[in-house]
Amino acid sequence: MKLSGLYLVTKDYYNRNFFNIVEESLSAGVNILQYRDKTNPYNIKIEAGRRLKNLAYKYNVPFIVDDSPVLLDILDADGIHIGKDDPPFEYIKERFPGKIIGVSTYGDINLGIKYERLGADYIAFGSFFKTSTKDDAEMCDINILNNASKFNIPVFAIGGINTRNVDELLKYKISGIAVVSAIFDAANPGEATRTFLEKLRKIL
Ligand SMILES: Cc1ncc(COP(=O)(O)OP(=O)(O)O)c(N)n1
Ligand SMILES: Cc1nc(C(=O)O)sc1CCOP(=O)(O)O
Ligand SMILES: [Mg+2]
Repeated sequence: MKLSGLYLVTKDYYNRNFFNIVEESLSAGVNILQYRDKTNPYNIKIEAGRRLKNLAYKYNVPFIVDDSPVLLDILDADGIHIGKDDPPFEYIKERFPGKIIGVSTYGDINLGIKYERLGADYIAFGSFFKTSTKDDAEMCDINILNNASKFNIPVFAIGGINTRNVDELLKYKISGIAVVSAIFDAANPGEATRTFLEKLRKIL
């Protein structure tokens, strides 16, 4: 499974247009899809997750869930993304062999080194720019990405990334970028996706 390029992380499911945006981005070539939903109850998350998984498979894109091993299990997703408030890496690694495990490493290089050693499939540093999507996101210094090339697993950047500031990140040896609102709030999500991919093609 390709773990590089443009990583679409969803907003919380809200209505059927949610799926239209995701499919526009998938058909424009987004490389990875993650379902991130902090507010809906499990019954809604399972239903929305099933539809997202089907869309991801239609476009042959890895499907990742955020936070929840229960959702990983019920949806039989390709993987999970976890952070500091989520179930322990070791538990998920042991309980779900073969699944992709991505880890938030915020602005902490040593956290990245720790999880690479533990067997993470990718790590994500951020937030590099101001974001309205994650209330408790902490800003981190872009210079941390000078260390990206030291990792043997994919390194993603996340947080407030848009088509205007992404070039600042592409100066570093990152494997890809993860975005929410730059695609979900775009007038034309497909066009925004293509713009990101065009810029990423120059470095990947
Ligand atoms: C690729 C990627 N990076 C970071 C996150 C953040 O996840 P979230 O659950 O909002 O916060 P943490 O639990 O990681 O602190 C993500 N979902 N995906
Ligand atoms: C989900 C997430 N994680 C972050 C981190 O810093 O770990 S920032 C963030 C929100 C990203 O959304 P947008 O692209 O709309 O800024
Ligand atoms: Mg989390």
